[in-house]
Amino acid sequence: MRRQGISGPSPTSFFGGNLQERNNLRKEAMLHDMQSLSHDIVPRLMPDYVQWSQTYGKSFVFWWGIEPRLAIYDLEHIKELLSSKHMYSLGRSRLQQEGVMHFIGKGLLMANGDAWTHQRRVVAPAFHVEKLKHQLEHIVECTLEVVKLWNKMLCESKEERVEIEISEHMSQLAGDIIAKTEFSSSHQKGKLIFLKLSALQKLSIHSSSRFGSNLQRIRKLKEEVESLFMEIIEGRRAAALQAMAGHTDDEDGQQKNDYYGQDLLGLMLAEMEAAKLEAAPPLRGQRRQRQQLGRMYTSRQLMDECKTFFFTGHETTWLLLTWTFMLLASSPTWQHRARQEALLFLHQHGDMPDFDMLSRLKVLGMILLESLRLYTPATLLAREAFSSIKVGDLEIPKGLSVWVPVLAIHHDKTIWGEDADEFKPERFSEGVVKACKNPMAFMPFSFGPRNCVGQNFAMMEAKIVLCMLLSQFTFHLSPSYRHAPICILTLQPKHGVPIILRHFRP
Ligand code: HEM
Repeated sequence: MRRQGISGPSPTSFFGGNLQERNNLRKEAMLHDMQSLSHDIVPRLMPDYVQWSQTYGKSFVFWWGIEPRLAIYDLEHIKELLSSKHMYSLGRSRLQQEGVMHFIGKGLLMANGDAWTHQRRVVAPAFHVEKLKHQLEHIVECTLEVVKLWNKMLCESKEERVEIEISEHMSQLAGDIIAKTEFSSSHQKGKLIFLKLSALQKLSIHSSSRFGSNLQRIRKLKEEVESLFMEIIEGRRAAALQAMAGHTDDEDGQQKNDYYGQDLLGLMLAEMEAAKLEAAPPLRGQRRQRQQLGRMYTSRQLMDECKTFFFTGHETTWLLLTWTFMLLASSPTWQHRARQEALLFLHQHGDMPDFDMLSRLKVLGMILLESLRLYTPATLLAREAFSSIKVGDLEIPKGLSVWVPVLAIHHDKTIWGEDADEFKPERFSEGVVKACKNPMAFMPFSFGPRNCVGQNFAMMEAKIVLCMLLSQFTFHLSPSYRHAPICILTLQPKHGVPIILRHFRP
């Protein structure tokens, strides 16, 4: 890379590379809460990136233990890198996959090559617009439970106000929504899975940095999570078999696989059954060939996918909602504008959100984009080169990991202007294209074929939840709020977001 004019910090130890220096910088930057409610969070969350980019330029190489990583910043390079051109030459590294092996396994997020292509093809239809329309009522139903709970809390309060920790409420709501919409799970079972999966996530993160301590606890939790999913899967199978009894294929135009349901779980189960049929008679050569092509859909794959979607569908949306409430609670003007729009929207649609009209929620749309820019849940994108590739004029050798610092790009003043660290939803008033110098600089959902498969679902969910809650309640940041964003896989508020909640009185 030096020959191409790209350098970087020298590794300080043979096995540790630059990890010690990076960890020290991060520890120091995050030692204290932020002094004020500033959105200038890159120096706090990526101090290593800030320091090294000032010394070596915005693209540089550093050592993650024994793994070399290239921080890449040029937007044209990033565009090409994430495009379909390099789809099969880049993917998740072994290190990335091992870190989450017990937690989400080789579900879509961690899959590579042909297996990824197959898995994506199976799940993508669950997120088509027509399917999303049917999910709306479930999202409304789950949000109404929150409305009910908050009404009760306010009724019981003598002061007509209560303090709530909104990140906890949004976390439960997002978990409830994904359980209901994609798995038709009951509230109770969804909650239990979500609690155990969160514990598994925390243990997995810890143990990857402690060389496998906690392994027994991890295995036990994994078994518990999987047996809860198994109950849901078996329940769905039994219901499908019952519905199939007495029917033949094509009766009323219905195929056997339709009986499994049209949500994510239904699509995956149907694929697994189809793969089983295809695999019979089990001609060994064919089976191996199919496996190599990634066309088998095993129960292991189904389980990993269930965990993957429970995790991805919950983690990021919860954070989008939490940070958006933090921003609105500290900006009365934008909260007022968003509420006016929500009230008008609900008034026009008999107090129920309407799918086709969601795109007309312009103010809410701008606020969500600005929230995703400032507090993007996924702060970086990482890929490993499986073969040597050329990206523009840049040669990336086989084995090099590439690292896109999304958060730093979202806050770059040369791209977004001097007010890059301010909350200004109006910058999106004419869409992403006009909001900055290069629309590629906005990538909360990534780009290209491996972009976020659930992005439309997430935006729909966020708009409905905000619309319903803003129309009934007001939100003010509690004086006890401590501004301390941290990164634990995703960008989170270290001490939560305490909010003073009141009924909205027009
Ligand atoms: C605000 C909400 C969300 C954000 C900001 C977000 C962000 C992202 C990003 C940046 C990626 C690419 C990761 C990478 O390439 O390294 C991604 C992938 C993914 N997301 Fe999301 N996501 C959100 C919501 C969701 C939801 C609601 C679901 C599912 C219900 C979901 C499922 C996935 C999956 C399965 C992938 C892997 C896609 C693939 O590799 O083909 N996400 N997401």
